[in-house]
Amino acid sequence: MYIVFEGIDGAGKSTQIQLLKQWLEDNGFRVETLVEPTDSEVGKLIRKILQRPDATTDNVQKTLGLLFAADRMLIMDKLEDKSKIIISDRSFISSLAYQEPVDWIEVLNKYAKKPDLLVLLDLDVKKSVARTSGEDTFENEEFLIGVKDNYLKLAKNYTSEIIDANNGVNKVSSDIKKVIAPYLGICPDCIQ
Ligand SMILES: Nc1ncnc2c1ncn2[C@@H]1O[C@H](COP(=O)(O)OP(=O)(O)OP(=O)(O)O)[C@@H](O)[C@H]1O
Ligand SMILES: Cc1cn([C@H]2C[C@H](O)[C@@H](COP(=O)(O)O)O2)c(=O)[nH]c1=O
Repeated sequence: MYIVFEGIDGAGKSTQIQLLKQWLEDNGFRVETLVEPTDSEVGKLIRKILQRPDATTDNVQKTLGLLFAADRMLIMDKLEDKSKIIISDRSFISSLAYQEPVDWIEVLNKYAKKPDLLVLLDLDVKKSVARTSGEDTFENEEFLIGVKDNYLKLAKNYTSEIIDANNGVNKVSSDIKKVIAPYLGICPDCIQ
């Protein structure tokens, strides 16, 4: 099963993925976690470009769209492993939410794997900005308002669960376990 966590910067994806991984392993599942952008050469280049002051401008966004799609192709084989639950911190859905134009981003990601389940951590933009360093140019209120809105629209196109990420870490974690349990045949009463 391929589960993708999405959400604006600082939504709590990496925190929640670690907690979910531990819980699934405690329940006997084999789990592998992935992160996009990856630590490949392409991913490292992306991380540099994300810090450019002009990162949100049209042509830099198009460049990022190309690089994110290329970086993603490098991990496609890993997503085919059916012996484990694969949990990914971001996917091509991030490109649809952050980059433009959408029709072109869709073409670039034609061969990207669709998730079996999308978990969208929905966080208020002001909280996102407070939680992040501001090092990346995307981490600003005006830009993230649009991204948050895009995510809520995109979630309708996939098997998805939207989680209120404004709550404390433990509440968000138990909300995630509750929605994921039925997909994995875990009995709801076994959730702590
Ligand atoms: N529910 C929460 N309440 C308060 N703070 C939180 C919560 N979840 C995570 N945080 C804190 O917010 C920051 C960002 O969390 P985290 O790295 O898990 O988010 P992320 O979505 O993976 O971020 P990014 O998209 O920037 O990689 C961290 O300092 C983390 O400790
Ligand atoms: C995969 C992907 C990511 N992004 C953006 C989203 C974030 O601002 C950064 C990634 O860093 P983080 O550690 O997850 O905060 O890149 C994007 O714009 N498009 C994508 O496809």
